[in-house]
Amino acid sequence: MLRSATVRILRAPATCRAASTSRFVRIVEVGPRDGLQNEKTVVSPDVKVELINRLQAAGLPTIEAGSFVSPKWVPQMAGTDDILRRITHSSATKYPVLVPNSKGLTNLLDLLKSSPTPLTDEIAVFTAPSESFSKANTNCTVAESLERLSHVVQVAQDNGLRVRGYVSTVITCPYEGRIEPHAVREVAKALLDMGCYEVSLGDTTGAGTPQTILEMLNAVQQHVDASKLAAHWHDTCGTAIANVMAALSAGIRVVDSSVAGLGGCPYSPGATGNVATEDVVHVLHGDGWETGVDMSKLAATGDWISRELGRPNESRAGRAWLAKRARESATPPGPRARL
Ligand SMILES: CC(C)(COP(=O)([O-])OP(=O)([O-])OC[C@H]1O[C@@H](n2cnc3c(N)ncnc32)[C@H](O)[C@@H]1OP(=O)([O-])[O-])[C@@H](O)C(=O)NCCC(=O)NCCSC(=O)C[C@@](C)(O)CC(=O)[O-]
Repeated sequence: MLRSATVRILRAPATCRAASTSRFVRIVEVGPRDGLQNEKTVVSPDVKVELINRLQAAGLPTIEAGSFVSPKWVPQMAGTDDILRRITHSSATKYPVLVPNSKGLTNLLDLLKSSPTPLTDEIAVFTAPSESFSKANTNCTVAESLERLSHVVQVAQDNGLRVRGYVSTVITCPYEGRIEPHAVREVAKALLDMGCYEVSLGDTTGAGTPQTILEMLNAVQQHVDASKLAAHWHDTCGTAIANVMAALSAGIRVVDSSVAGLGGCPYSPGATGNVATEDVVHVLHGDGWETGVDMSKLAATGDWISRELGRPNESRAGRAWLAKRARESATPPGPRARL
């Protein structure tokens, strides 16, 4: 009985079954942005730069480097221009930054024009199907937000930037409760229609379960192909890894995550960090997926940043990996080690 129920819950609805047979999953590391934007204290630029450099060395193909939002709204993200200038850029890595409006885009474009070397070629814009969340997060209605973003996307593209879109509160809103899946679909479609190359679906509150995630994806995928979608799950209720697997079963091959499970959203009270990158890499590699990420370097980075911030490392896989490594290096070579 229990077994058949489990199978029923985890099976993707027919309309959202795998669009891709590739075994590669692209991980978008959002720790330096989504993670650090919610820290109580402003993290020093040196630590931010080292975090991004370490994540790049661990093989993360995309690292969200920060935000060009108003420093009055999110002071933790002030100085992203300095971070972009100081990190060690790798041509194999993308360093998108979050941009909420024309002012943020102008600031970014001024920086890019004044820099002798390329700093980033990608931005991310964000909105939500919930009126209350839109107001709390960006001080405008959903319709105003889409109008504002369509201008931002146009100008960004005219200046050679790729644009990724985010839809927040895809399962529940902290102020309005349950969000209808068709409302998520409409906003995701609007972002793609205005020129975003991909839309990341954010379970901002972390209330999703495999079943509610698949219901939402089923509705979205009636109009949007899985190849245009990414999974951005917060782990408030401990369901994020199960939800990652549900997204994979629906054909999604891009997962956003945060090293050591850093983060939360300043305008989603009670929500915790994103699913930990180490947990995602552990489950993906264990199940035969490829990510290009070096688990040893990643786990060490999660440990390092947790110590720097004086917070617990929220990644169980990261902690287990480090503990195993510590046991192995403490065990003297002998007959048992050779077995
Ligand atoms: C959108 C605004 C700016 C509107 O905020 P507003 O107060 O309505 O803006 P305004 O246009 O009235 O301007 C007010 C002041 O802010 C300045 N200003 C205005 N814009 C900028 C800017 N870009 N950069 C720097 N300064 C800016 C502007 O120049 C002015 O300065 P003043 O004249 O008072 O000195 C504000 O609401 C905002 O910055 N919101 C961002 C909130 C945020 O960053 N939230 C977290 C990111 S979203 C998220 O985490 C969810 C996600 C993506 O991870 C997915 C998920 O998990 O759900």
